[in-house]
Amino acid sequence: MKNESILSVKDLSVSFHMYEKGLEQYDLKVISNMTLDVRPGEIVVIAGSSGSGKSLLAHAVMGLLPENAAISGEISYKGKVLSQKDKEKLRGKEFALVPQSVSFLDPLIKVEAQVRGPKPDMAKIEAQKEIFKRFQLDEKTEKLYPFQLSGGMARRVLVSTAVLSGAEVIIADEPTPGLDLDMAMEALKVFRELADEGKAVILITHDIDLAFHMADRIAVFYAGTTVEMAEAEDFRQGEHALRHPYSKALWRALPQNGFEPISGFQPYAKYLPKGCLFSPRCPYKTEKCEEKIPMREVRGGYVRCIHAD
Ligand SMILES: Nc1ncnc2c1ncn2[C@@H]1O[C@H](COP(=O)(O)OP(=O)(O)OP(=O)(O)O)[C@@H](O)[C@H]1O
Ligand code: NI
Repeated sequence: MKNESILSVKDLSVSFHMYEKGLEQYDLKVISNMTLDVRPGEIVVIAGSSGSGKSLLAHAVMGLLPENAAISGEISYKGKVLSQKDKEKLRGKEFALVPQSVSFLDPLIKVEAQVRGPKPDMAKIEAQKEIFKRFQLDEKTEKLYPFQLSGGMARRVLVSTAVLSGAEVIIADEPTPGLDLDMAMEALKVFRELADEGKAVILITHDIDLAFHMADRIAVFYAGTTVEMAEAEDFRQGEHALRHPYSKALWRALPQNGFEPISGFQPYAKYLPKGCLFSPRCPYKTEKCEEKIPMREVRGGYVRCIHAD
């Protein structure tokens, strides 16, 4: 059973219908052929630069995309393909999101009511007090409104809310900014414990440095698609164990590996190259890279590159 995914995303594409100057209309495809899966008991870290589609993936799973978004592909939970209605039913119950923006907190509801949810029993209240202690939020915090919280406190309240929800799948979208190192480590420890209890955790973070020690697998996103799914162990092993040129470049950009910046820019969705989205920056580019590049298995991981071996 351990190897079966609880949540899987296949060939997900997301486009926004855009209105420019009120006249020109076009569809902007920001996510294409994205794949991801997570199993009970594991943490999958999503790494990728700003604009690579990490938050949109989280919103697509939660059914939180805006009105002008069109979605194709499949998002399945426990083997069943989810409709928008299904996602709305699961959200806050079996699916929990730690949103990237602290403005997701309801401004009119006191912290204690947000974190505990409606009609909390004694066990829930005790669990809330316990997690607040871990996150160094004192009792007074319970009675505050969101606007009275600092950014770091709001972040810890959001993480606490997801933990207490009892959800089977937790997606944490950048849960650590604004937290000092101790608190960031504590948050990651909490996610590890959730996974060890059998929950499935997707952790979106720029702090791959911190995160890949806690992670089981890592998904690397680039320009709205998945370029690699690897065991976190491969990241710990080093560049040679990774498969995609972009994942290797990410690895080399880590402080302890030389801080080598990646030259060039991630393409904007409106001007994507043909075929491999990384090809304009890739030293291995050949003519074949302009064709459609499928995800394929290489050394036990998955990679979207024809040159990887
Ligand atoms: N409502 C929207 N309308 C049009 N484009 C959008 C919309 N929301 C997001 N995008 C675009 O989709 C792309 C992916 O955005 P997303 O927020 O998922 O990135 P991200 O990987 O989470 O980045 P970050 O690390 O900065 O949080 C970006 O290019 C963004 O500009
Ligand atoms: Ni984001």
